[in-house]
Order: sequence, then structure tokens, then C-alpha cells
Amino acid sequence: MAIELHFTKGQGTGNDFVLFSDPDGEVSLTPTQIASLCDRHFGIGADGLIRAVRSVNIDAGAASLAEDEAAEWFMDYRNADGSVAEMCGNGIRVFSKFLLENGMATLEAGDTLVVGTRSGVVDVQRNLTGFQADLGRWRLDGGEPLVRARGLQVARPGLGINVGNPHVVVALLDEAELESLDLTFIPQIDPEPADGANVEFVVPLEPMVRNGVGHIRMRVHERGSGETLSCGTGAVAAALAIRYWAGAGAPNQWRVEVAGGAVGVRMYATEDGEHVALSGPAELVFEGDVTLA
Ligand SMILES: N[C@@H](CCC[C@H](N)C(=O)O)C(=O)O
Repeated sequence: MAIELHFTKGQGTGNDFVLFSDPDGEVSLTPTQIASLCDRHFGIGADGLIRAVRSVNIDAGAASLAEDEAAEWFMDYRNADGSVAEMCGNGIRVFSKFLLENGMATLEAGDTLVVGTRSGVVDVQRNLTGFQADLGRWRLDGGEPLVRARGLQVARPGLGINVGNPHVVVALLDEAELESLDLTFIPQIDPEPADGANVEFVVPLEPMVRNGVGHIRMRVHERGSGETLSCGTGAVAAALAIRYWAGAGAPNQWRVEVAGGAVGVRMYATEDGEHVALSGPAELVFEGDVTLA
């Protein structure tokens, strides 16, 4: 049976998404249908697809509601190839904007919108750049694998970091080396993580620290989507990796430049350990209707 979808296209620093509302959890898209919607030549075109479903109406939502019963809405995120991802940092800001613009939630300045995700609940607040999302605790995960990428002469050591989803961050020498990468080819990680990983290539900008804020630039190859103009969780992982390598005294606040703009990353202490927050813009671009065979 054909599926009729009313969708919204949105973006955050050029990381773009197809969003639709399915409050009762009635729409189940196959990976092939998702990939065709996200296809930039034969479909709407996007880095990922986001379904807004009430947490009570999706199996994965039970854990979110157990963590915080205020998590009415769940962000069901899929990569452009139809694979499931646990978290999307740019996506959660765009998702929040989608909920607000469609009257599905309210968020006054200073208030918190609690969103369910596969990596736990995420607290979203408005801020001067658009929205800030608290991604919670992060962890080193995946060791220091070697990464090979088209454009790099030799394999480079990476650092595995999980911020809800898996990342491997690789430091490069300079911006020329960053520009020389050809990320139309998937970077090879050795040993290969069982569930794959997003790979960020990062360089410090000069001077790196200005008024207590660290400045870096990155490019990213996203698991399941290819090179994107921005990856929010990738920016968070990149800032955490650079701070880790820089050692004591490195800043807890970062500006991460990506091809689609810049996002902010802030690490701060809480009672339950260090949290990391991501901030940046979110825009809804257009709406439309599509029929899926
Ligand atoms: N673009 C996102 C990350 C989306 C998921 C990622 N590709 C994965 O598979 O983990 C972001 O802004 O964080």
C-alpha cells in the first residue's frame, strides 16, 4: 500500500533532514524507502530522516520515559542509507524547532524541552545561537585505531569517543591537509568498530585559544550518510579529543568550524559527572507531500 507523507525539510549548519510527524507510531518505513527519500537525485535529498513519534508509541521510548517522564516526544533518527543511529546533535535542534513550529511542544526562554532518543533523554534549551542540547555524559570508547583516508599519505592514529553515538577523531597537520582529503571514499578504521563509526578530521586554528575559547575546524565522514557539511555529535567528539590531547589547562568551551558554519561545544561538571552540550542554529526550509510506493 502506498504511504502518503507530509514532510518538512530542515537543516542545522547544513546538516539536512527530512522530518515528519507520526505521533501514534503508525508509519514504518523500510531502509530502502528511507534511502530513496534521502537520495539527492531521485528523492527529496537529506543526510538523514527524523520521525517525530510519541515516546509511548515506540519501543525505544520506554527507556526515555523511565529516565524522564517529561520526554513526550522521541526523535527516531535514520541515516541517509536507512540505518538507525542513536543520536544526532544537529538533528535534535532541528527536531526541537519542528516540534515548536508545529505546536507539538512549547519552549520559553529558560525552560527545558526533554526529548527521547536512543542514547537517552536530551535536554534542549533556547540560546542566542538557536538551541543548546545537553548530550549528557561522554566516554572514551574504541581505543586509538588507525585511520586511512583517500588524500592522506599514511595511516593516522584516531581516538574513539562515544557521545551517544560512536566517533573516531583524527588530528591532521594543517588546513591544507584537511582540504586534501577526498571523503567521497569511506575512511578505513583499523580495527574496524563492530557498529561502524563517524570519522572526524580536525585541525586547530591559529591561535587555538582566544579569550578562553578553543577554535578548531573539522571535516566529517558520517556513518550511513557520507561526507556532510556538519555533524553536531562529531563536533562534540572533535572538541573532546582536542581537549584530551591538549591536556591540563585546555578550555572547556569550543567553537567548531565546519563546512556549513560553526557550532559551540561546552563541557561542564554536574553531580553525575561531566556533561557536554552542543549549541547552534536550526532552520526549517520547506514542506511538501510525497507518496512512497
Ligand atoms: N549528523 C548527526 C549524526 C547522525 C548520525 C550519525 N551518522 C551516526 O550514524 O551515528 C549529528 O549532527 O550529530
